[in-house]
Amino acid sequence: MILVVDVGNTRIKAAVFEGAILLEIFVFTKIELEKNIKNILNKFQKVAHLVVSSVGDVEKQSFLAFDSVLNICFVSNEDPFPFQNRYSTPKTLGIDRMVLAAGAVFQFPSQNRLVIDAGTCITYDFIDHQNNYLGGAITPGLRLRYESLHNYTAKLPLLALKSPKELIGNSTSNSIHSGVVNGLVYEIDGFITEYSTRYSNFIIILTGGDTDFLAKRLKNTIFANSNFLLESLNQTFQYKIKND
Ligand SMILES: Nc1ncnc2c1ncn2[C@@H]1O[C@H](COP(=O)(O)OP(=O)(O)OP(=O)(O)O)[C@@H](O)[C@H]1O
Ligand SMILES: CC(C)(CO)[C@@H](O)C(=O)NCCC(=O)O
Ligand SMILES: [K+]
Repeated sequence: MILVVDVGNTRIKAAVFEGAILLEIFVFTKIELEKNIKNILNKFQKVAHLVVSSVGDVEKQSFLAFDSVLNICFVSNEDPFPFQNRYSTPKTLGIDRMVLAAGAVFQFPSQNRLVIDAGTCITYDFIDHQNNYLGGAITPGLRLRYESLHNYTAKLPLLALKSPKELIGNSTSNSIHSGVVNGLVYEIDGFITEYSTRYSNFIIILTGGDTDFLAKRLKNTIFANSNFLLESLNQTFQYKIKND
C-alpha cells in the first residue's frame, strides 16, 4: 500500500492506494500533519511507501518521524517524468504541475491534453500528443479572488463563494459574485477557445478544490476529476520505481 500526500498552498490532501485503487482520501491542515499521518498509518497498517509532492512550505524534514517505518519519497523536479520538459525555467516549474502533466500522459496517451487545476491558484498545463510539456498559465483561484478584492480595498466585504444569479450584479454582493464566478468561468472558457485555435484536438482535464463548482458551469466538455493529482502522484511513483 502507498500513502500519497499532496501539500497545496491551502490544504493537505492524502490518499491510500492499493495498486491503482484509491481506498480513502483525507484532507487536513499543515498543523495537523503529523497527527493525521499517524492516524492513517494506524488504520492502514500495510502502507509501506509515503509519497509526497509539496508546493507549500512543508519540507522533507516534516516527515522525519516516519523515516524509520516507511520508505519516504519526496517527489522533485529531478525525478523521471514521462514527458520532455520544454519549460524555459524547468527548475521553477511547480511539482504539482509536473505530477499533473505526468498523470495526463499516463491516463490519456498519444493525445494533446490541457490540464486545469482549480485550487488556490488556477494552473493551465499543456502537454502535446508527442509528450512535450509546453507550459500554460497561472491565475488566482476562486477563493483568492474573493480574498484579494477584500484585502486590497477599503469597502469590499469578504464574501463566501456563491453562484451569481445574474450577469449584471445589482448590488455590491451580486457584483462581486458575478465578477469572481462569471469572470473565472469566462477565463476558463476563453483559454479553451484560444487553445482550440492552435490545436484542433485536445482533451481537457479539470481538477482541484473547485472542480465540482466549475465543471457544471463550463461550456466545453471536460473530464472532471478532483482526485486527479492524487491518482497522478501514485502513477508518478510507480513510474519512478521502474525508471530510477
Ligand atoms: N474546506 C476548504 N478549504 C479551502 N478551500 C476549499 C475548501 N473546500 C473547497 N475549497 C475550494 O478549493 C479551492 C482551493 O483548492 P485546493 O484545496 O485544491 O487548494 P490547495 O490545497 O491550495 O491546493 P493547490 O495548492 O494544489 O491548489 C478554493 O478556491 C476553495 O473555493
Ligand atoms: C502555481 C502553483 C502555486 C500552483 O499550485 C505551483 O505550481 C507553484 O508554486 N509553481 C511554481 C511556478 C511555476 O510553476 O512556474
Ligand atoms: K493549483
